[in-house]
Amino acid sequence: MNQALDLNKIREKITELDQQLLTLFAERRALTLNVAKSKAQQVRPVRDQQREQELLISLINKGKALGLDAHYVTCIFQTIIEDSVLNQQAYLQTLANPNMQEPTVSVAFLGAKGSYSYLASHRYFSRRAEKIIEHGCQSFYDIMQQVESGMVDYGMLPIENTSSGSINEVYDILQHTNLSIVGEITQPIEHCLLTAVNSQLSKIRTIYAHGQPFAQCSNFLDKQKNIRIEYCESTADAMAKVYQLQDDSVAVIGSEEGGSLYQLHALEKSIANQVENHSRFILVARKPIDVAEQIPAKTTLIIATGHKPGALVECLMVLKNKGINMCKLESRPIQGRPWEEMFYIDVEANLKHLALQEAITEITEQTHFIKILGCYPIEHISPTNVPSSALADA
Ligand SMILES: O=C(O)C(=O)C[C@]1(C(=O)O)C=C[C@@H](O)C=C1
Repeated sequence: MNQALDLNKIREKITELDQQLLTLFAERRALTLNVAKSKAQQVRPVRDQQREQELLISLINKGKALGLDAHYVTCIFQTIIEDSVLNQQAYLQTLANPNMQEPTVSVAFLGAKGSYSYLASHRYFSRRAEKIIEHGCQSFYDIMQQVESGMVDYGMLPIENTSSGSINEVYDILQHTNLSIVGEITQPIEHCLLTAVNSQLSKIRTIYAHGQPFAQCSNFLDKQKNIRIEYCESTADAMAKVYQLQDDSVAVIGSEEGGSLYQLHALEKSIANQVENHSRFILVARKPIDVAEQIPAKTTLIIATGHKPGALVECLMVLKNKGINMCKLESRPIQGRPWEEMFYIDVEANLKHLALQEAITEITEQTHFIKILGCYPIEHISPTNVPSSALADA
């Protein structure tokens, strides 16, 4: 007969081990900050993918010897390395911009507590500030106004989504502002069906939702019978409503993380049509920033070329000839000038670099309008791949 297993004792041991893991994560983080300091002195890039690959292969092999699955080990350490790179980048940015070292920042974003913009703001500043003063706004225009007027330090704006594309209203607002883009962050959008009290899908009669998540979950909603949809101004409003009702026949579409701020829990997860759903946000401020040499940078430009055949191609050729990679091109109509377009160009280059400065000089000669919206660190860290031979079973 097996000895009776004491669940409480086992859980105590697990809690103890988890605490030790946390202490080790914190110790590792502190060490990588020293790495960043050393890289600041030597002006070496933060990212060293050869080192990452060697580290991952060695950890996978050691993990296999301990009976740990290769994918599990890879996933954990890719997350740890991503955190390390982002933390090092944030640290180097404070060295390059001493005025950014404020412990408290004020941020304007769309919606209230729990909105995706709220989550993006908190995630962005979690490694950059001790305290955030939140300013939930009703519109993108309000956000810009709050920053322009000096009411807040920063504005967080969604600029594109992997399923619904570019957010035109934000692009149009950027044409007319003196604010600079100083950062970016990509936020996973994970729609769930959330309820305030224990319930079952078959009991739900009303779903509160904002138009965007509603459209993004249409396949799931089509399959539900006898359900009424109540449109709300924002996801945060919908969450607040469902919390207030405390009714097992009502639910809301939103993120699990946002819902937890309203004590809501997920009845169904991953209900969006597209599983991989991400929004990219930009952070705007009154003053431009410098991007440290050790960090990959992105610069955003707006140009208007006029009605000359091939004018845009000429500008893009300038970038190509200077070896500058364009990572996004977007066009928007110019208000009051029918059929004329304004082009938004993101390039993977630091504004301090000679190649980009020369390219901008050449492009300026070929355009009748050019504006530099900002230069900022690339926040997206693509994980280093490990060879499939390392992932294969021993
Ligand atoms: O060893 C380094 O150079 C680090 O910056 C540390 C570290 C890591 O966290 O292990 C992070 C980023 C590099 O790409 C490689 C490894």
